[in-house]
Amino acid sequence: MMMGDTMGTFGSSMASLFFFWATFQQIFPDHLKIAIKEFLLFSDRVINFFSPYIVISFPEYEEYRFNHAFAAIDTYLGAKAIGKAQKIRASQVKESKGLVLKRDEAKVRDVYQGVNVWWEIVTATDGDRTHKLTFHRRGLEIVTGSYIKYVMEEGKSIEAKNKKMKLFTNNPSSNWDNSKKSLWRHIDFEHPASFQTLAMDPVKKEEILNDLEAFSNGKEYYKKIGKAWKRGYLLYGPPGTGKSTMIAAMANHLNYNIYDLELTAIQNNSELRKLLTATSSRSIIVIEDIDCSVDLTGKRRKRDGDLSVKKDGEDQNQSRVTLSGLLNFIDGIWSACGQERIIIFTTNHIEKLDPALIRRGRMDMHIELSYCSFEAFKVLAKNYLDVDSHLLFGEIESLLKETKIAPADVAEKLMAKNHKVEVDGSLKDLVESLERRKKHQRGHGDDHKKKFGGKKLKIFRELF
Ligand SMILES: Nc1ncnc2c1ncn2[C@@H]1O[C@H](COP(=O)(O)OP(=O)(O)OP(=O)(O)O)[C@@H](O)[C@H]1O
Ligand SMILES: [Mg+2]
Repeated sequence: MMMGDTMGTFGSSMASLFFFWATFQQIFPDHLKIAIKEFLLFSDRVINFFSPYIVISFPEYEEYRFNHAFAAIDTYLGAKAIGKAQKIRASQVKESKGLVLKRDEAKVRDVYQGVNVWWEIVTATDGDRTHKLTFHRRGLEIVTGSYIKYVMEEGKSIEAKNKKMKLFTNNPSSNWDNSKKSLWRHIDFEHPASFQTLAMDPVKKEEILNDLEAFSNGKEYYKKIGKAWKRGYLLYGPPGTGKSTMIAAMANHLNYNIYDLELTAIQNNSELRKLLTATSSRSIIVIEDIDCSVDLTGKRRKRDGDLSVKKDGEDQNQSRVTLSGLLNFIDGIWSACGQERIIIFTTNHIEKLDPALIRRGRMDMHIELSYCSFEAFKVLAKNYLDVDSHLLFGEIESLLKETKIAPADVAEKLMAKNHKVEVDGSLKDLVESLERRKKHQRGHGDDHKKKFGGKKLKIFRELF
């Protein structure tokens, strides 16, 4: 058939259709039109009843409230098979790190445990959007039993990964009003620390990383053993050995927010409780220098074997957050409010802490950050000077064995002067500084032991 013939036939068919529609509008009265419409709707239901396909809808808004399931599906579908998509939409959201890439296609096919499903986004005339999920009746059990849950969890975890991390600090209670928001103030957390650049014994580092991984993937495990999904770490060691740096590296590794809890700004245990219940899931709660924050040691009294709370009026000048309040927070109410939290205490003086505070089970892992070893030095040399070996490495190794120097002090020697990396000069500087320290430490043999606990510290290490 010729092209012209085809066009002719098409044109006459369209003309007949318009004619039919005009006649229909004129002849049929309104009530008949409604009856026909209803019949069509009914037949639609009949077809649906016999159709082997099921459709589930997830509207964007339900009863004027945003439906979080819609957002999770959106993120899941957006991230899914981005490589295969032909159209990609990039956007930058305020709360998000960098650009967020999404598939910009209305229909997406997905396969889950052998079941084919189709997602389609439908926009109503009022602009409201709905995700429609279509699948064969055969897959009903898998889709409703686990697929939808899987999509939600994946979506939420992608959302969490894309989210910018935050560093929260508690406001003094005099600034609190009735909103939860007034308890903590926050800034974006953009610390560059990572485990890769953390200078410490590689075996210990690996152990900590494995522990963190096991924790963050441990949802089912914690549920099974009936324990709250939380973990406590005690970081101890002299100043400048990387305790705060490690907290930043942990937050970056897990993509958790940090709540830096300043105990001295808290009046009493009930304020402490309020603050903690206002923290979100997937976060690290930090109390730095716990020995200095509040006098938690020695002052507690045993009453019927219980850790008693200080009487009102006692220690008026000090913060009235007590040891028992803090212990309650770690294992009592704490367990009931929220999931996936890490609590970290840091101290320079582990021997000053009350054993009740740091016993196993409360603080699951005790991590000592110590003076710079040769292994740790090599990490710093790589970070700061980008060298794996050097003639002076041998000398530095033997000097480090005999000298106590914090990684922070080594880092300072290796840091580029005026942004110019000078390998030989920096290493020579370090050698000289180590030699000076060696002499000085020989002269004051026991000073450092006295400063950092000496015997007590050793006994403590043997205990754990
Ligand atoms: N183990 C380390 N690995 C890499 N850098 C380190 C390490 N320790 C210290 N530094 C460097 O020294 C600086 C100070 O370290 P950091 O604040 O982590 O010490 P700290 O143990 O928290 O000290 P303090 O007990 O005084 O709080 C950091 O900014 C970091 O650059
Ligand atoms: Mg610190």
